[in-house]
Amino acid sequence: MEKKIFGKTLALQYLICLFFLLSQITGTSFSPFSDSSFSHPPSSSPPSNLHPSSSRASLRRILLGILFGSLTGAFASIVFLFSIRLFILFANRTPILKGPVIFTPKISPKSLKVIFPGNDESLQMLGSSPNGKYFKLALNNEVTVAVKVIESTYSSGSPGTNSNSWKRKVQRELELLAKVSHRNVMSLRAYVRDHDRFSLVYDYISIGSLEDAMKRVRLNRLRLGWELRHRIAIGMAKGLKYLHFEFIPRILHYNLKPTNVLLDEGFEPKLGDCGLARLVVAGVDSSISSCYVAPECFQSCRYTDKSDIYSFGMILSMLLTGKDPSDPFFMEEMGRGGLGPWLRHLQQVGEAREALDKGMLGEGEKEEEEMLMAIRIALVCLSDLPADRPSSDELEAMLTQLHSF
Ligand SMILES: Nc1ncnc2c1ncn2[C@@H]1O[C@H](COP(=O)(O)OP(=O)(O)OP(=O)(O)O)[C@@H](O)[C@H]1O
Repeated sequence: MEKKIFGKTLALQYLICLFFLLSQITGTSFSPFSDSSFSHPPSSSPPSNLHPSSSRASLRRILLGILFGSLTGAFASIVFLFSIRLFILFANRTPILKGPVIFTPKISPKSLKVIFPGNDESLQMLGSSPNGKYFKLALNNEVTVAVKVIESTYSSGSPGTNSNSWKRKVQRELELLAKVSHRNVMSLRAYVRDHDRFSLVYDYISIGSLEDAMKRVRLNRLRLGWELRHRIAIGMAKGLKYLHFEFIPRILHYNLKPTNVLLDEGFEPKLGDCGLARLVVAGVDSSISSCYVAPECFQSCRYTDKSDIYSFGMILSMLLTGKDPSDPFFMEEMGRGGLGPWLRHLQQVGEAREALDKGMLGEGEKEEEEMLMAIRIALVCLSDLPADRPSSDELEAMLTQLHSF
């Protein structure tokens, strides 16, 4: 459309020039640039009797006319195009919505009233971080949901442009996230905006997160064998593949860690909080401190799909070893350099078996072989160079094929 407009303006510009030229040749005053001292009265000096100096002067006038005409035309075109672009941008601006936006018939707008600020005390908190809080909430019609509350840091100041552009940005992102539909990704069911606070409604998952499950495993309150851990890893890789390659536009997770992987009754994983860290001003800074963040995010603040793969590698290492990367076992003074370097060292000296979670050992030779292969996959995901890490579709294939070795 802009091309058409540009074409039309160019044509207009040339018409102006042509008109100006003709007016100069015929001696008609057309432009503000042709003042009376420049123009010759047509009757008093016919062109045939022109002195060479006066014909040079008229040639100069014509050239000046062309130059000014072109400049005016070009300037007018730029101003015109710029105003059209501004108008289009303004017309397409996302309106800031009021009231709940619901994407499922299971939830009624009335039942979401309890989410409004001031009621936080009465809600059961599931988790909290600088990026926001998670609450458990039973709605009127007995549907239980998990509500993530995120707030703009602009809220402390007067509600200005920054705050409004943040709200529009969040709204656009949430409309996109509501379209996400995959068994391994949490679906956004509704959201409510109140001033600078967004409450995001998801299904409540009774088992909780992978972090919750692994804590119970470490306390011997839950047994999670290799088959289930393998299934969790495959499900996560499928979720990432969907976000990176199947959903348009691609979504990067930005904050993949065990607290953001929810497990349903069948231990099928669902990636939660997809893309949210990018929306919260504290998001990137607060997740930087996490052991699950790829090194390039500290060094160059560059986040790609391969950064999500690094986080996946950390989670897979955690599943295989049963160890929490923030465990004092990996403190600097212990000289192990973190979960990744420790695992790599054992792999290089041929003692990778030592790293496996003791709770999974003794499941059979075939299973142990698979676990050792999975350690190699985790280590490729933890490569320092993003280019050396597999993509999520390669990762899914590698993990699914483990059974066939
Ligand atoms: N849909 C859900 N159903 C049940 N429990 C949930 C759900 N979503 C989150 N949780 C609980 O909330 C916890 C995570 O809380 P939260 O996201 O605030 O912490 P975090 O992941 O460390 O922070 P952040 O993702 O903001 O960096 C999970 O470990 C889980 O126990």
